[in-house]
Amino acid sequence: MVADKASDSPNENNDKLDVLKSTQSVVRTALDKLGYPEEVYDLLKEPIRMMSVRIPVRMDDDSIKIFTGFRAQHNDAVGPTKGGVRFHPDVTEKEVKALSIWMSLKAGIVDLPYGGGKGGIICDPREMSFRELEGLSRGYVRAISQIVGPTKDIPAPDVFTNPQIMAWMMDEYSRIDEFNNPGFITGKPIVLGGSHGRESATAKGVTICINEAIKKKNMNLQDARVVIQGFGNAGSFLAKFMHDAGAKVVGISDAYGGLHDPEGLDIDYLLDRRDSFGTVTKLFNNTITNKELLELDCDILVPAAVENQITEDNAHNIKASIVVEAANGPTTLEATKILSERGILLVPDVLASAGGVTVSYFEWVQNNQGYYWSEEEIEEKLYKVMTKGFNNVYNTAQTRRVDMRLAAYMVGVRKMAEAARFRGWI
Ligand SMILES: NC(=O)C1=CN([C@@H]2O[C@H](COP(=O)(O)OP(=O)(O)OC[C@H]3O[C@@H](n4cnc5c(N)ncnc54)[C@H](O)[C@@H]3O)[C@@H](O)[C@H]2O)C=CC1
Ligand SMILES: O=C(O)CCC(=O)C(=O)O
Repeated sequence: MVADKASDSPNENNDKLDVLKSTQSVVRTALDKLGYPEEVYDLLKEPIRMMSVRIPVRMDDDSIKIFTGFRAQHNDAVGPTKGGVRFHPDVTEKEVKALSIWMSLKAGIVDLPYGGGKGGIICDPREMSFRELEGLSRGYVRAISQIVGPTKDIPAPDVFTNPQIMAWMMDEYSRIDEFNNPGFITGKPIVLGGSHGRESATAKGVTICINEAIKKKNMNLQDARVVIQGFGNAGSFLAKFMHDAGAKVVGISDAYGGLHDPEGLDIDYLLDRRDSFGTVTKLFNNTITNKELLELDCDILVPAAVENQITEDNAHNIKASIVVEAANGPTTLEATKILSERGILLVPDVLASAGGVTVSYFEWVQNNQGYYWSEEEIEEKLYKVMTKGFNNVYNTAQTRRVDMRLAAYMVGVRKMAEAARFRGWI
């Protein structure tokens, strides 16, 4: 986490890095701008349901370890809630709540029939065996089984979770439900009802946003130098797409550090050497820090790892003219203001990273109808959805003279507020 200025009080620092508080403040401004009354904010500022669970897992040394997990369901006025499950040591209740609000906003921006949900377990899967991870995944599903389901709340992958974990979770839910239920979860392996294109969907969506942003800036992707923080699902596929499109990927990183080559990194080699948690820099000696990586000379910067990476401390040093947030919550509100004032085009998380949930929606639709689409069909549908979402947000920013984050919240919040109003909730 990047430290705040020494002159700020500890409380002020905590507030600036409090992703729930900052999300709530933008939701409030968006609703004010749209003319909604206070009770709409009161409804939307917190999830309608938040479950905290304790999950006992028998570890390989035969001890029992108790893990804490959460599932937040932000708002189900539009439809069932939907969103990923994160396995990470830094998971907190507040973070999961904020992540669920972001999922509602994403669904609104790309017009999916969902509200937002999100889950998380405090754990470090990098230090757990395959068998322990299976026990944890199944235990989590048993613990939350009453509030999830294909028409209630549909989980998916997020940081440090993957198709194998989705498969265990689907299997556990199907046993509880006594019914083979692929629509319970998305991001599954293809053989279990997964969708073509889901694994690369987040990066595909980010790529579409980069292409749209490049047009607005009259730049050319072939000449662009790209820096990507995070080399997991979102970051590594994106590096490949950028490299294949002729851009020069000059920097990448993982949780342990970054790699920099102004002439362009050998992306195929790095992809080949990365592990399943998106770690690759441990193989090299000449690494840089994540802080240094964000300030590298480049045209496009993509944070694709964790929250609060671009703050008021480093926003003035960002060299890129386009910042596209593949990660959820990588930029604080103070930094958003600085980047916008500097004329940097910031494509916010709730828009840029919506490709993942969009293809998850396609997966759920395919599971429900029992008829499956080709990779080309998925790509074509994703392209339409993402370009429409991008242009809605961009045009709102232009016409309402607000920054792209506020514009995205204005677009994202409207459908859920209207649905709640029609239902007679507010
Ligand atoms: N997987 C998906 O479908 C979606 C992911 N996202 C967001 O994209 C971001 C990355 O997610 P994934 O690629 O799925 O995760 P992942 O688990 O596949 O990869 C995470 C990457 O971030 C790195 N990382 C972890 N902690 C870090 C730290 N403190 N500093 C720097 N790097 C760190 C890891 O080493 C790894 O390279 C997250 O914010 C996630 O919420 C957003 C939408 C969908
Ligand atoms: O694919 C999904 O349903 C959710 C993806 C997700 O968790 C996210 O967009 O942050």
